[in-house]
Amino acid sequence: MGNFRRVPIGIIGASGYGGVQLVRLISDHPEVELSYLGGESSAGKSFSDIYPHLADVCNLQIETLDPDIIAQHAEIVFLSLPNGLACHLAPQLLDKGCKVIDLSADYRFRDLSIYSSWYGKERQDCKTAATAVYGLPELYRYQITEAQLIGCPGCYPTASLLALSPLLKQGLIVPGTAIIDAKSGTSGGGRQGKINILLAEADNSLGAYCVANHRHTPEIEQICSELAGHEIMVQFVPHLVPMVRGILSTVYASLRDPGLVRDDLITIFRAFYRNSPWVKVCNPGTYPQTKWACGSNLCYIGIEADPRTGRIVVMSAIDNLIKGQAGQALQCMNLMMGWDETLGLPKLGFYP
Ligand SMILES: NC(=O)C1=CN([C@@H]2O[C@H](COP(=O)(O)OP(=O)(O)OC[C@H]3O[C@@H](n4cnc5c(N)ncnc54)[C@H](OP(=O)(O)O)[C@@H]3O)[C@@H](O)[C@H]2O)C=CC1
Ligand SMILES: CC(=O)N[C@@H](CCC(=O)OP(=O)(O)O)C(=O)O
Repeated sequence: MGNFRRVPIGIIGASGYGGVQLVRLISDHPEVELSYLGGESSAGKSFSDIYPHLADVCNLQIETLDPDIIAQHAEIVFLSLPNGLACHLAPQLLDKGCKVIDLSADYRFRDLSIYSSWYGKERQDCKTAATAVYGLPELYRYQITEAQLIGCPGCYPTASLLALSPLLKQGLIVPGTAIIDAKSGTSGGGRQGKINILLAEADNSLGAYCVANHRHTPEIEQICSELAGHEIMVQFVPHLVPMVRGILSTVYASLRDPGLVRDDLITIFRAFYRNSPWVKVCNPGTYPQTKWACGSNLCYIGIEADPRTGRIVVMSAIDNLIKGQAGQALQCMNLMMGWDETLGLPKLGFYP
């Protein structure tokens, strides 16, 4: 036998939905092992006290946060915390030699003044933030392989950007015409409950929220502008749907060339994602459902062109907790470590 050693992993925010998904995915990954769990109100409890069904998978105790102790135990640290906490922890962990993968919004923005105005928090860690790479591998694969710090995208931006990127990169749509109509399951709101995600509020109901002012708007616009090479604005409208997991993002935009037909557009999308194993572009006339992606790290994209209006409609379906969060974070880890980006990640949805 050789001296095979699994890379030790820390998860901060282990008791939350992102944390529990990370525990599940890491326990199935052949190159890593869980070595440290951190939290606040859950500190002092065993992970299996919070999630008894995972008692055979993880019995680590959740610890209060001490960067020295975290760095002694873990080489890669996932921060799965509410916004505004990672920016205090990541600089210290990076100084101690850890690779850091942040699931919150703290390291998603190139321009921290945009973060501060949308998230209401001032930032002192500009130098650290300047080293962060936006963790969407389908767009920034090479930069992720070189990075020590990843700012993983939000769940809505993941679905929406995968639908929009080929159009913007190839200049196929009229600037300013993109409308994103997105629907999310309630787990997108996290485990630390809010009133709108209570069963009694969300069940048997469907509604929009944060219309024209959701904080994922500037995140989507930042990446769209980078792809297009000029400033892009989008109309983003999120909705809460009575389901637990999944996001369907439907993007409408006017084609520069209204003569482009669906099959040409499908060919363009397939070429754009030819090296992206987690993106599946559907056959003509097939439109994705969130259920297909549920439990997997896949993003399914369906495309239609309407010759009457000259618009393209792109539908993008993901599992918000996997490709929209924990799975994408592991995909980034694989790239940072020089591993195959599909390693240890779920390839098949639960279906039905
Ligand atoms: N849910 C989703 O679909 C997605 C979420 N995200 C982002 O991922 C991050 C985590 O989200 P999610 O898992 O849903 O959130 P949850 O509300 O489910 O979990 C939050 C976690 O943060 C911990 N925590 C809260 N405050 C502190 C603190 N002061 N110190 C240490 N730990 C603390 C909690 O630990 P404890 O119980 O010990 O207090 C808990 O483990 C968020 O930034 C979210 O925006 C990104 C993409 C998708
Ligand atoms: C259904 C639901 O409530 N979804 C969340 C999205 C969570 C997320 O990914 O947001 P950040 O990581 O940017 O905080 C919301 O709309 O706030």
